[in-house]
Amino acid sequence: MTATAPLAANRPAQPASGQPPAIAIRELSKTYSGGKRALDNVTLDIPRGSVFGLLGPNGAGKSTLINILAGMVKKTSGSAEIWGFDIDRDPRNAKRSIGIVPQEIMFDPFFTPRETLENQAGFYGVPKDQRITEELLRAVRLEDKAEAYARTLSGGMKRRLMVAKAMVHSPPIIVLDEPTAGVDIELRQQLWDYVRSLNAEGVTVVLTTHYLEEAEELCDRIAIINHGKLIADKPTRELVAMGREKTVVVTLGQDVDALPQGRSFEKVEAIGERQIAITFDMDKATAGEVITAVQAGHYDIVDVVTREADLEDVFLKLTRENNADAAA
Ligand SMILES: Nc1ncnc2c1ncn2[C@@H]1O[C@H](COP(=O)(O)OP(=O)(O)OP(=O)(O)O)[C@@H](O)[C@H]1O
Repeated sequence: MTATAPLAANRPAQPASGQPPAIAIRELSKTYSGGKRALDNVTLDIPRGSVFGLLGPNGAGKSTLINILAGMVKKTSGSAEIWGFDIDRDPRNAKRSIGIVPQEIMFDPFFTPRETLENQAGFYGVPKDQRITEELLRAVRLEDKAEAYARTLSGGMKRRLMVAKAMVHSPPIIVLDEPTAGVDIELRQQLWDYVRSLNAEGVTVVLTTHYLEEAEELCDRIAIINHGKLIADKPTRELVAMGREKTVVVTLGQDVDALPQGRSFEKVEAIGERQIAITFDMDKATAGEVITAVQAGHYDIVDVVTREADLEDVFLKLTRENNADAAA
Protein backbone atom coordinates (compact mmCIF):
# COMPACT_ATOMS: atom_id res chain seq x y z
CA MET A 1 0.00 0.00 0.00
CA THR A 2 1.36 3.43 -0.83
CA ALA A 3 1.37 6.26 1.62
CA THR A 4 -1.24 8.28 -0.23
CA ALA A 5 -4.54 9.13 1.32
CA PRO A 6 -7.70 10.15 -0.51
CA LEU A 7 -8.71 13.76 -0.91
CA ALA A 8 -11.14 15.34 1.46
CA ALA A 9 -13.44 16.50 -1.34
CA ASN A 10 -16.77 15.36 0.07
CA ARG A 11 -16.43 15.85 3.77
CA PRO A 12 -19.55 17.32 5.32
CA ALA A 13 -19.12 20.91 6.48
CA GLN A 14 -18.41 21.07 10.17
CA PRO A 15 -21.19 22.40 12.35
CA ALA A 16 -20.77 26.05 13.31
CA SER A 17 -20.33 25.46 17.04
CA GLY A 18 -16.53 25.56 17.47
CA GLN A 19 -14.56 22.36 17.34
CA PRO A 20 -16.40 19.50 19.02
CA PRO A 21 -14.54 16.23 19.50
CA ALA A 22 -14.55 13.88 16.51
CA ILE A 23 -16.89 11.63 18.48
CA ALA A 24 -18.67 12.60 21.70
CA ILE A 25 -20.42 9.80 23.57
CA ARG A 26 -22.58 10.55 26.60
CA GLU A 27 -23.98 7.99 29.07
CA LEU A 28 -24.44 5.49 26.29
CA SER A 29 -26.06 2.19 27.22
CA LYS A 30 -27.27 -0.81 25.29
CA THR A 31 -29.27 -3.73 26.60
CA TYR A 32 -30.00 -6.37 23.95
CA SER A 33 -33.47 -7.90 23.78
CA GLY A 34 -32.32 -11.03 25.64
CA GLY A 35 -31.36 -8.80 28.59
CA LYS A 36 -27.60 -8.62 27.97
CA ARG A 37 -26.27 -5.19 29.01
CA ALA A 38 -23.50 -4.78 26.44
CA LEU A 39 -22.78 -1.09 27.15
CA ASP A 40 -23.21 0.47 30.55
CA ASN A 41 -23.27 4.25 30.79
CA VAL A 42 -20.23 4.99 28.64
CA THR A 43 -19.09 8.61 28.36
CA LEU A 44 -16.14 9.21 26.08
CA ASP A 45 -14.65 11.90 23.83
CA ILE A 46 -12.53 10.88 20.87
CA PRO A 47 -10.33 13.87 20.00
CA ARG A 48 -10.04 15.14 16.44
CA GLY A 49 -6.93 14.10 14.62
CA SER A 50 -6.11 11.27 17.00
CA VAL A 51 -5.42 7.62 16.41
CA PHE A 52 -7.66 6.29 19.12
CA GLY A 53 -7.56 2.71 20.36
CA LEU A 54 -10.64 1.04 21.75
CA LEU A 55 -9.49 -2.01 23.63
CA GLY A 56 -11.25 -4.65 25.62
CA PRO A 57 -11.49 -8.40 26.03
CA ASN A 58 -13.85 -10.48 23.89
CA GLY A 59 -17.46 -9.53 24.46
CA ALA A 60 -16.55 -6.26 26.21
CA GLY A 61 -18.91 -4.18 24.05
CA LYS A 62 -16.56 -2.65 21.47
CA SER A 63 -18.51 -3.80 18.42
CA THR A 64 -21.78 -2.75 20.04
CA LEU A 65 -20.37 0.76 20.48
CA ILE A 66 -19.14 0.92 16.90
CA ASN A 67 -22.39 -0.51 15.54
CA ILE A 68 -24.38 2.16 17.39
CA LEU A 69 -22.19 4.84 15.79
CA ALA A 70 -22.66 3.16 12.41
CA GLY A 71 -26.44 3.23 12.86
CA MET A 72 -26.60 -0.57 12.79
CA VAL A 73 -27.54 -1.13 16.44
CA LYS A 74 -30.14 0.95 18.29
CA LYS A 75 -28.92 2.34 21.60
CA THR A 76 -31.06 1.89 24.70
CA SER A 77 -30.18 5.29 26.21
CA GLY A 78 -27.63 8.09 26.11
CA SER A 79 -26.40 10.07 23.13
CA ALA A 80 -23.61 10.23 20.60
CA GLU A 81 -22.38 12.93 18.25
CA ILE A 82 -20.17 12.27 15.27
CA TRP A 83 -18.27 15.30 13.99
CA GLY A 84 -20.77 17.39 15.94
CA PHE A 85 -23.83 15.70 14.39
CA ASP A 86 -26.19 13.93 16.75
CA ILE A 87 -26.86 10.35 15.59
CA ASP A 88 -30.61 10.73 16.35
CA ARG A 89 -31.25 14.31 15.25
CA ASP A 90 -28.93 14.40 12.24
CA PRO A 91 -28.30 10.78 11.24
CA ARG A 92 -27.51 11.61 7.62
CA ASN A 93 -24.62 13.96 8.38
CA ALA A 94 -23.50 11.74 11.27
CA LYS A 95 -23.24 8.80 8.86
CA ARG A 96 -21.50 10.85 6.19
CA SER A 97 -18.86 11.83 8.73
CA ILE A 98 -17.72 8.32 9.47
CA GLY A 99 -16.38 5.40 7.49
CA ILE A 100 -16.64 2.02 9.15
CA VAL A 101 -14.55 -1.02 8.31
CA PRO A 102 -16.49 -3.83 9.97
CA GLN A 103 -15.00 -7.05 11.33
CA GLU A 104 -16.78 -9.18 8.76
CA ILE A 105 -15.87 -8.93 5.09
CA MET A 106 -19.01 -7.77 3.33
CA PHE A 107 -19.49 -7.10 -0.37
CA ASP A 108 -21.12 -8.62 -3.38
CA PRO A 109 -18.70 -11.24 -4.78
CA PHE A 110 -19.89 -10.61 -8.34
CA PHE A 111 -18.77 -6.98 -8.47
CA THR A 112 -15.24 -5.96 -9.31
CA PRO A 113 -13.32 -3.74 -6.85
CA ARG A 114 -13.88 -0.72 -9.12
CA GLU A 115 -17.62 -1.41 -9.27
CA THR A 116 -17.76 -2.04 -5.53
CA LEU A 117 -16.24 1.38 -4.84
CA GLU A 118 -18.38 3.12 -7.47
CA ASN A 119 -21.56 1.54 -6.07
CA GLN A 120 -20.64 2.56 -2.56
CA ALA A 121 -19.89 6.15 -3.70
CA GLY A 122 -23.28 6.17 -5.41
CA PHE A 123 -24.89 4.96 -2.20
CA TYR A 124 -23.40 7.98 -0.39
CA GLY A 125 -24.49 10.31 -3.20
CA VAL A 126 -20.93 11.33 -4.13
CA PRO A 127 -21.21 13.07 -7.56
CA LYS A 128 -19.31 11.25 -10.35
CA ASP A 129 -16.77 14.06 -10.85
CA GLN A 130 -15.89 14.01 -7.14
CA ARG A 131 -15.30 10.29 -6.86
CA ILE A 132 -11.89 9.07 -5.81
CA THR A 133 -12.22 5.46 -6.97
CA GLU A 134 -8.91 5.32 -8.87
CA GLU A 135 -7.03 7.04 -6.08
CA LEU A 136 -8.42 4.59 -3.54
CA LEU A 137 -7.59 1.58 -5.72
CA ARG A 138 -4.01 2.86 -5.93
CA ALA A 139 -3.82 3.62 -2.21
CA VAL A 140 -4.83 0.08 -1.26
CA ARG A 141 -2.73 -1.43 -4.08
CA LEU A 142 -5.66 -2.95 -5.94
CA GLU A 143 -5.25 -1.09 -9.24
CA ASP A 144 -4.17 -4.35 -10.94
CA LYS A 145 -7.27 -6.08 -9.61
CA ALA A 146 -9.69 -3.27 -10.43
CA GLU A 147 -11.55 -5.48 -12.93
CA ALA A 148 -11.36 -8.82 -11.09
CA TYR A 149 -14.41 -10.27 -9.41
CA ALA A 150 -14.26 -9.58 -5.68
CA ARG A 151 -14.74 -13.29 -5.01
CA THR A 152 -11.41 -14.05 -6.73
CA LEU A 153 -9.42 -11.73 -4.41
CA SER A 154 -7.25 -13.09 -1.60
CA GLY A 155 -8.30 -12.51 2.01
CA GLY A 156 -5.80 -9.67 2.35
CA MET A 157 -6.99 -8.00 -0.85
CA LYS A 158 -10.60 -8.23 0.32
CA ARG A 159 -9.70 -6.55 3.57
CA ARG A 160 -7.92 -3.76 1.71
CA LEU A 161 -11.00 -3.33 -0.46
CA MET A 162 -13.09 -3.04 2.72
CA VAL A 163 -10.87 -0.16 3.89
CA ALA A 164 -11.17 1.59 0.52
CA LYS A 165 -14.94 1.08 0.61
CA ALA A 166 -15.12 2.87 3.98
CA MET A 167 -13.32 5.87 2.48
CA VAL A 168 -15.36 6.50 -0.71
CA HIS A 169 -17.15 9.50 0.81
CA SER A 170 -13.89 10.89 2.30
CA PRO A 171 -15.15 10.86 5.87
CA PRO A 172 -13.16 12.81 8.48
CA ILE A 173 -13.31 9.75 10.77
CA ILE A 174 -12.54 6.13 9.95
CA VAL A 175 -13.28 3.28 12.34
CA LEU A 176 -11.56 -0.05 11.91
CA ASP A 177 -13.08 -2.90 13.90
CA GLU A 178 -10.36 -5.55 14.45
CA PRO A 179 -8.84 -4.80 11.04
CA THR A 180 -5.85 -7.09 11.35
CA ALA A 181 -7.43 -10.19 12.88
CA GLY A 182 -6.10 -13.09 10.81
CA VAL A 183 -4.06 -10.80 8.57
CA ASP A 184 -0.39 -11.64 7.97
CA ILE A 185 2.37 -9.45 9.33
CA GLU A 186 3.41 -7.87 6.04
CA LEU A 187 -0.12 -6.91 5.15
CA ARG A 188 -0.74 -5.65 8.66
CA GLN A 189 2.25 -3.35 8.29
CA GLN A 190 0.96 -2.09 4.92
CA LEU A 191 -2.46 -1.48 6.40
CA TRP A 192 -0.99 0.51 9.26
CA ASP A 193 1.14 2.55 6.86
CA TYR A 194 -2.03 3.49 5.05
CA VAL A 195 -3.86 4.26 8.29
CA ARG A 196 -0.95 6.47 9.36
CA SER A 197 -1.04 8.32 6.04
CA LEU A 198 -4.77 8.93 6.46
CA ASN A 199 -4.13 10.26 9.94
CA ALA A 200 -1.31 12.48 8.66
CA GLU A 201 -3.90 14.00 6.30
CA GLY A 202 -6.07 14.84 9.30
CA VAL A 203 -8.39 11.83 9.37
CA THR A 204 -9.30 10.74 12.90
CA VAL A 205 -8.72 7.01 13.22
CA VAL A 206 -10.50 4.78 15.71
CA LEU A 207 -9.49 1.17 15.90
CA THR A 208 -10.36 -1.81 18.00
CA THR A 209 -7.71 -4.43 18.29
CA HIS A 210 -6.70 -7.38 20.38
CA TYR A 211 -3.07 -6.67 19.55
CA LEU A 212 -2.01 -4.54 22.46
CA GLU A 213 1.46 -4.02 21.05
CA GLU A 214 -0.08 -2.60 17.93
CA ALA A 215 -2.30 -0.25 19.93
CA GLU A 216 0.71 0.88 21.92
CA GLU A 217 2.67 1.60 18.76
CA LEU A 218 -0.10 3.26 16.77
CA CYS A 219 -2.51 4.98 19.12
CA ASP A 220 -1.95 8.26 20.86
CA ARG A 221 -4.89 7.67 23.15
CA ILE A 222 -6.51 4.47 24.39
CA ALA A 223 -9.80 3.64 26.07
CA ILE A 224 -10.43 0.27 27.68
CA ILE A 225 -13.89 -1.24 27.93
CA ASN A 226 -14.65 -4.22 30.14
CA HIS A 227 -18.11 -5.74 30.65
CA GLY A 228 -19.65 -2.75 28.88
CA LYS A 229 -18.02 -0.20 31.21
CA LEU A 230 -15.30 2.30 30.41
CA ILE A 231 -12.44 1.52 32.79
CA ALA A 232 -9.67 3.69 31.34
CA ASP A 233 -9.31 6.57 28.88
CA LYS A 234 -5.84 8.05 28.73
CA PRO A 235 -2.98 9.08 26.48
CA THR A 236 -1.11 5.88 25.62
CA ARG A 237 2.04 7.08 27.38
CA GLU A 238 0.16 7.67 30.64
CA LEU A 239 -1.57 4.34 30.42
CA VAL A 240 1.70 2.51 29.93
CA ALA A 241 3.21 4.52 32.78
CA MET A 242 0.48 3.11 35.04
CA GLY A 243 2.40 -0.12 34.90
CA ARG A 244 4.99 1.16 37.35
CA GLU A 245 6.37 -2.28 37.97
CA LYS A 246 9.74 -3.20 36.66
CA THR A 247 11.39 -6.58 36.75
CA VAL A 248 15.09 -7.27 37.14
CA VAL A 249 16.23 -10.73 36.07
CA VAL A 250 19.61 -11.68 37.51
CA THR A 251 21.63 -14.64 36.32
CA LEU A 252 23.91 -16.12 38.96
CA GLY A 253 27.22 -17.92 38.73
CA GLN A 254 25.83 -20.71 40.92
CA ASP A 255 22.49 -22.52 41.32
CA VAL A 256 19.82 -20.69 43.31
CA ASP A 257 19.52 -22.26 46.76
CA ALA A 258 17.79 -19.39 48.57
CA LEU A 259 15.99 -16.30 47.33
CA PRO A 260 17.44 -12.87 48.09
CA GLN A 261 15.50 -10.44 50.24
CA GLY A 262 15.12 -6.69 49.94
CA ARG A 263 12.75 -4.06 51.33
CA SER A 264 11.92 -2.73 47.87
CA PHE A 265 11.16 -6.18 46.38
CA GLU A 266 7.48 -6.70 45.53
CA LYS A 267 7.98 -10.26 44.30
CA VAL A 268 10.98 -12.59 44.06
CA GLU A 269 10.98 -15.90 42.22
CA ALA A 270 13.44 -18.37 40.77
CA ILE A 271 12.72 -18.65 37.05
CA GLY A 272 15.53 -21.09 36.23
CA GLU A 273 18.25 -22.99 38.02
CA ARG A 274 20.46 -19.91 37.99
CA GLN A 275 17.96 -17.11 37.36
CA ILE A 276 15.92 -14.98 39.72
CA ALA A 277 13.25 -12.44 38.75
CA ILE A 278 12.69 -9.54 41.13
CA THR A 279 9.73 -7.23 40.60
CA PHE A 280 9.75 -3.78 42.18
CA ASP A 281 7.84 -0.53 42.05
CA MET A 282 9.70 2.10 40.02
CA ASP A 283 8.31 4.81 42.31
CA LYS A 284 9.99 3.23 45.31
CA ALA A 285 13.35 1.95 44.06
CA THR A 286 15.75 1.89 41.15
CA ALA A 287 17.13 -1.17 39.37
CA GLY A 288 20.55 -0.25 40.82
CA GLU A 289 19.21 -0.39 44.37
CA VAL A 290 17.61 -3.77 43.69
CA ILE A 291 20.88 -5.17 42.35
CA THR A 292 22.83 -3.73 45.30
CA ALA A 293 20.38 -5.46 47.67
CA VAL A 294 20.95 -8.79 45.87
CA GLN A 295 24.73 -8.34 46.05
CA ALA A 296 24.46 -7.64 49.77
CA GLY A 297 23.23 -11.23 50.10
CA HIS A 298 26.56 -12.39 48.56
CA TYR A 299 25.06 -13.64 45.34
CA ASP A 300 27.49 -13.96 42.44
CA ILE A 301 25.72 -11.98 39.67
CA VAL A 302 26.94 -12.73 36.13
CA ASP A 303 24.19 -10.99 34.13
CA VAL A 304 21.30 -8.56 34.62
CA VAL A 305 18.30 -7.82 32.38
CA THR A 306 15.50 -5.37 33.18
CA ARG A 307 11.97 -5.32 31.80
CA GLU A 308 9.36 -2.56 32.12
CA ALA A 309 5.65 -3.18 32.23
CA ASP A 310 4.00 -2.72 28.84
CA LEU A 311 0.44 -2.05 27.82
CA GLU A 312 -0.42 -5.73 28.13
CA ASP A 313 0.50 -5.68 31.82
CA VAL A 314 -1.58 -2.55 32.41
CA PHE A 315 -4.50 -3.98 30.47
CA LEU A 316 -4.48 -7.21 32.48
CA LYS A 317 -4.12 -5.32 35.73
CA LEU A 318 -7.02 -2.95 34.97
CA THR A 319 -9.37 -5.64 33.70
CA ARG A 320 -8.50 -7.89 36.67
CA GLU A 321 -9.23 -5.06 39.12
CA ASN A 322 -12.49 -4.28 37.32
CA ASN A 323 -13.54 -7.93 37.35
CA ALA A 324 -12.76 -8.15 41.08
CA ASP A 325 -14.82 -4.97 41.74
CA ALA A 326 -17.72 -6.39 39.73
CA ALA A 327 -17.58 -9.66 41.71
CA ALA A 328 -17.42 -7.86 45.09
N1 LIG B 1 -27.37 -9.03 18.81
C1 LIG B 1 -27.05 -9.38 20.05
N2 LIG B 1 -27.97 -9.91 20.87
C2 LIG B 1 -27.68 -10.26 22.14
N3 LIG B 1 -26.46 -10.10 22.70
C3 LIG B 1 -25.49 -9.57 21.93
C4 LIG B 1 -25.72 -9.19 20.57
N4 LIG B 1 -24.57 -8.69 20.06
C5 LIG B 1 -23.65 -8.77 21.04
N5 LIG B 1 -24.20 -9.30 22.16
C6 LIG B 1 -23.53 -9.52 23.45
O1 LIG B 1 -23.13 -8.27 23.96
C7 LIG B 1 -21.84 -8.35 24.55
C8 LIG B 1 -20.88 -7.37 23.85
O2 LIG B 1 -20.63 -7.86 22.54
P1 LIG B 1 -19.71 -7.08 21.49
O3 LIG B 1 -19.74 -7.83 20.21
O4 LIG B 1 -20.11 -5.65 21.47
O5 LIG B 1 -18.28 -7.22 22.18
P2 LIG B 1 -16.83 -6.95 21.57
O6 LIG B 1 -16.10 -6.19 22.63
O7 LIG B 1 -16.93 -6.33 20.24
O8 LIG B 1 -16.26 -8.41 21.46
P3 LIG B 1 -15.34 -9.06 20.29
O9 LIG B 1 -13.99 -8.47 20.51
O10 LIG B 1 -15.40 -10.50 20.64
O11 LIG B 1 -15.98 -8.71 19.01
C9 LIG B 1 -21.42 -9.80 24.45
O12 LIG B 1 -21.76 -10.45 25.65
C10 LIG B 1 -22.25 -10.33 23.30
O13 LIG B 1 -22.49 -11.69 23.45
